[in-house]
Amino acid sequence: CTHKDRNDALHPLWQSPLSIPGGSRQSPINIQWRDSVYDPFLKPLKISYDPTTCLHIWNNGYSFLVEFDDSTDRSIIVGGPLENQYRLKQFHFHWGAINEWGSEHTVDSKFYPAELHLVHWNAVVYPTFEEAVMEGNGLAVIGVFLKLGAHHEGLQTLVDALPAVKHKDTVIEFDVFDPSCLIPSCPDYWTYAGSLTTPPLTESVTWIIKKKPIEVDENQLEAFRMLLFTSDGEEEKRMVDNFRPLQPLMNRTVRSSFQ
Ligand SMILES: NS(O)(O)c1ccc(OCc2cn(-c3ccccc3)nn2)cc1
Ligand SMILES: [Zn+2]
Repeated sequence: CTHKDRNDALHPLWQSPLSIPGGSRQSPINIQWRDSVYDPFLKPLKISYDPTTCLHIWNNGYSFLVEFDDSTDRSIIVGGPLENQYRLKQFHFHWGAINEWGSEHTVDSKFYPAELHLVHWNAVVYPTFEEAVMEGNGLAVIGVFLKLGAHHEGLQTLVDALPAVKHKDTVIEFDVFDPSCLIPSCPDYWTYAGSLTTPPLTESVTWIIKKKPIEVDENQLEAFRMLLFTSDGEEEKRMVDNFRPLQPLMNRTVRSSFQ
């Protein structure tokens, strides 16, 4: 069976509609490199994070989220395909049970073992994240692929904290972390109009997918797989394969910032 069947069968997360009825810009998608269109008017993405805005790590039963204080403009991104600056709210990951799959987006139908999402919202136009989630230009998510390779020093500080959030709805304070250490220095990215990949699946995301992956080692990926979907006291279900099946491209073009 394909990973899609595996996905549908495995986890209640996907009993909700796999795509919004009438949805025309759902995520994730396969990025066909040769079909992406170079856009010379795309600006470089400018990332400025204040590491002290980091608050805590939270296992929400889908993934583990590192959440940030988004009450000011101290951690923002601007430029790239974006009309406004967007505030960092949280980052999280999606990963597989084995290294053959795990990412949400694919490149030329290739899966990576995991994918990082840095979630930002348009606080210039909308008063709250919750309102921005419902609007076409409300969110900007940077996607970074993880590939198996060298040990990642910056990720290790995060990995060391994961045993403390093994179960759903556990939280641990995490007060200084600079997520830009998880973003490749290569400026190249693809961008397209898409959606959240978990409920409420709203079509509110400008996706910015970095072309270059970061390298992490086997122990670091295994640490993700030790987390649980389940709460303490429930029958344990390992948190793996928390990625949504690929969605149809429909009438969309993926633009690239590079030739
Ligand atoms: N995987 S992904 O990067 O696409 C991604 C990114 C962010 C997500 O937030 C869901 C969410 C919705 N709300 C919400 C709360 C109250 C009212 C309305 C919405 N809070 N969090 C889901 C998936
Ligand atoms: Zn995500």
